[in-house]
Amino acid sequence: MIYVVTFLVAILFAYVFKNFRRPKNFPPGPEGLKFVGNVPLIKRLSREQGGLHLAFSSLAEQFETSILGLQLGSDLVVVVFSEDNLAEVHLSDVFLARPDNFFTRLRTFGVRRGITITDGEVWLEQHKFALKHLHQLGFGKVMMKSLIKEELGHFIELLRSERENICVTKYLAPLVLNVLWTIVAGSRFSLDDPQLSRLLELMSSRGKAFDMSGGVLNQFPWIRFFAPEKSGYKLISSLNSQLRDFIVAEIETHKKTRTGEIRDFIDLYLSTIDDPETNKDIFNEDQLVAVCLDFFIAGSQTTSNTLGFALLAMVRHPDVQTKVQRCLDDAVAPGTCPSFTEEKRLNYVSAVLLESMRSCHVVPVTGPRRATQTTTVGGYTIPKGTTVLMSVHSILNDKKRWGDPEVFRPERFLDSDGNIVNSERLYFYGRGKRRCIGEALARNFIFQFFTSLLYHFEFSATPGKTLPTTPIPGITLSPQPYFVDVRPRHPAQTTEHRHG
Ligand code: HEM
Repeated sequence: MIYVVTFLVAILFAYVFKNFRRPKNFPPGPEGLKFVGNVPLIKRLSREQGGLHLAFSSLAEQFETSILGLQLGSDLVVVVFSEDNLAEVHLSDVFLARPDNFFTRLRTFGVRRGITITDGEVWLEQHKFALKHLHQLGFGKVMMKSLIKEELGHFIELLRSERENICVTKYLAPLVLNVLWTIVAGSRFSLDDPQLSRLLELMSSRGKAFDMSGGVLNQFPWIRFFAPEKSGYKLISSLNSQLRDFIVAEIETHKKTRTGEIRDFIDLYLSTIDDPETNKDIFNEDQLVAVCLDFFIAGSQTTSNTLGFALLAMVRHPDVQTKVQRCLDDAVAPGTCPSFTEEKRLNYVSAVLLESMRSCHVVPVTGPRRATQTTTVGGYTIPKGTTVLMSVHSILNDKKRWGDPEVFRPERFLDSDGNIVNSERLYFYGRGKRRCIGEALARNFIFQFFTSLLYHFEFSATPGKTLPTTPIPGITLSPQPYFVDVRPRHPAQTTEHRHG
C-alpha cells in the first residue's frame, strides 16, 4: 500500500513540477499558486479594475514590461502590449493558430469546426470562402444597401414614435443581427420575435460571463460537474445548442426550397457542397453550421456595441454631436442620407467614429492565438502551446502616442486641412492573415446607421437618468444600458438613401 501511495504522490509532484513552473526566460509576471496559477489574482484584479484588459495593464505596469507571462491553471498565457510585440504576433505564422482547449471546443460541440477556432487547411479554406462570398453577397450589391436602408427605416420610425426614455442599446443588437441574418439566410426577424429576443439575451450573457482567456471553465473544465450554472457551462451549452438548432432548421428549409438561384450565403455554401470537385472533408453541412455560428458570435455584438458606444459618446459630448450634424447637413442633399462611399467626404464624421472606437474598443484584448512552436517575442521565450493575447487597449490608450488618451477628441485624427491622419496601427479589426472577415460589413453598417441617426435626430440624455461612464466587461465590452430622448431634426418624409 505504502508503495502505491508513494508512487501516486511522486506522479503528483512530477505533474505539479512540470505544469506549474515558470519556464526559463518566460516573460515577467506574478508568481502563481500551485494548481491554480494566477487565476485568483487575475479574477480579483479584473473585478477591482473593471475588466481583464485593465487587470493585464495594471500587471504590465507593476512589472514594467510590455510582455507579460502568466499561468492560468496549467496553461501558459502571454499578453503582449507594445506595437513591436503586437506586430510579431500578428504577422508571424507561428502565432496563426488558435488554442485548442475545452472552451474553444465547447463552441462547436467538442470538435474544431468553422473559422474562428480552427487552424490549418480547414481554417484557410473556410476563411477564404467566407471573405470572398460575404463580400459578393453583401457589400457590392444593391441587396446590402437596401437591407441597411430597410433596417434603418424601421428604427427611424420607431424613434419618431417613441421619442422619450428610449434604451437605445436594446434595439441595436436586433438590427445588426437582421442585417447579418439576411445575408446568411435571406430573411429578417420581426423586432418583437420572441426567438430573436431569447438568442440575443443568451449571446449577451455569454459575452459578459466569459473573457478572452476563456475564464475559469477553460482552466478547470471539471468545474462544470460541480457548478454548471456558476461556471457558465449551462449558459454557453444552452446558447450553442439553441443557435445550432436554429441554424440547422434554416439549412433544412433552404434545402427544400432551393431552385438553383443563389439567394444567400447558405444557398451558396450548399451549392459548393454539391460540386463534385469540392473537398467534402472541408466543405460539408457541419462546417456550414459552424461558419454561421461564427458569423453570429463574432459579428453581432461587436458591431452593435461599437455603434452603441458611438451614440453614447454623442449624448455625452453634445458639441461634437452638433458638429457632426452640421457636417451632414452641409454634405447631404435634403431628404437623402449619406452612403458609405461618401465616407471620404465626411472626414469629421470619420474622425468621430475613429475616436469613439479608440476611446472604447469593443475587443480590448484580441486573440487568442497559440504558439505552434517554441519561439521568442521581445527577447523572451514563448514555449510551444502557449496562449498569446494582444492588448489593443494599451495601444489605443498609450500616453506617449496620444498625449491625452482619456479625453474624447476627434481632432486627433484630423490635420490642419481636415484630412484624416493617425488612422493606421489602430488594430480595431486585427492585422495579418487572421484579420476580421466582417470588417467591411461592420464599417459599412456603423457608418450608415450612425450618420442616418444623427442626420434625423438630436439625441440627449433622458432627464433624471445618468449616463454610464464605464462599460460592462466580458469577451467584448458592452455599453451599460442608457436612456435617451430624441428630437427629430427634419419633418417626417420618405428619406432616400443614396447608393454608392
Ligand atoms: C465592429 C465590429 C467588429 C470588430 C471590432 C471585430 C474585430 C475582430 C478582430 C480584432 C478579429 C481578429 C482576432 C485575431 O486577431 O485573432 C476578428 C476576427 C473575426 N471576425 Fe470580426 N469584428 C467585427 C465585426 C465582425 C463581423 C460583422 C463579422 C461577421 C460577418 C465578424 C467575423 C469575424 C470572424 C469570423 C473572425 C475570425 C477570423 C479568423 O479567425 O480567421 N467580425 N474580428
